[in-house]
Amino acid sequence: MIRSYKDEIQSIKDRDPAATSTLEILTYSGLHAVAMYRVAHWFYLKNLKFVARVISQTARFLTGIEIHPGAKIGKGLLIDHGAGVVIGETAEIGDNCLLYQGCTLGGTGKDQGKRHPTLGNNVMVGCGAKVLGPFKVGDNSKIAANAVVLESVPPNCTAVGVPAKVVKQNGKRTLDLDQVHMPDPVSQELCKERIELERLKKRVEELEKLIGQEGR
Ligand SMILES: CC(=O)SCCNC(=O)CCNC(=O)[C@H](O)C(C)(C)COP(=O)(O)OP(=O)(O)OC[C@H]1O[C@@H](n2cnc3c(N)ncnc32)[C@H](O)[C@@H]1OP(=O)(O)O
Ligand SMILES: N[C@@H](CO)C(=O)O
Repeated sequence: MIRSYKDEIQSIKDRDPAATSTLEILTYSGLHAVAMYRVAHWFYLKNLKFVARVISQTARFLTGIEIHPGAKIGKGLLIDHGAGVVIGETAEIGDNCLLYQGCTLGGTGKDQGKRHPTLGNNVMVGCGAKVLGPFKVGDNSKIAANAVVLESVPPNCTAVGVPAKVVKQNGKRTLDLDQVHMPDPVSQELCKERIELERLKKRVEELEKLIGQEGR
């Protein structure tokens, strides 16, 4: 546990330009949340799930970061700023990952068992991003701020938008992003509903005609 703590401090030194000293890093809420998670996870593995939950909820109260004690987290995790980060029970995080404030490693509500994502090593999840479902985000990939990722992301990629698309792989662009004419999922859904309504209206008219003819 002390080894992990040292790895996390080193990881912050390596990756956060705002960190100026170890003393300053010791104030980071992300560091406290991960340290408390490691204790909670130990109790979880001993099947002391209630104790584990009390620790994780205390960590949430103190840091604003909620990590389920059942999640599996590798070494060197940096949760920068932290507020609003939520990590679900069956989430797995590889080594040296970086999560920013407000991101969620969650489920869609449609899966049973493994419900949350698996991040490879050295993955970055930007602020406000939601990664939802039991799929994998490959090593060294980046999830853009505010993206909503609903399917697996290969290694060395950048995924952007809602729903997220891979726009870069191995440093090369894979998709031209039209930031102005991004598809609007709400209006697409409304459009589908309108087409369905038209179809049903026509069908009702046909049936009314048929009933009228039979009545005569
Ligand atoms: C206080 C604080 O600072 S807290 C820290 C907050 N910071 C974060 O959360 C970091 C999140 N980082 C990002 O979102 C970055 O933009 C990254 C990681 C996606 C950049 O990754 P890169 O691989 O370097 O991608 P790159 O910058 O080349 O962008 C690729 C395309 O995605 C677009 N893009 C980048 N970020 C976003 C985003 N969040 N949402 C929508 N589009 C985006 C770019 O405009 C670019 O589009 P274009 O090709 O049409 O020009
Ligand atoms: N801590 C990071 C993001 O806020 C930086 O200072 O760039």
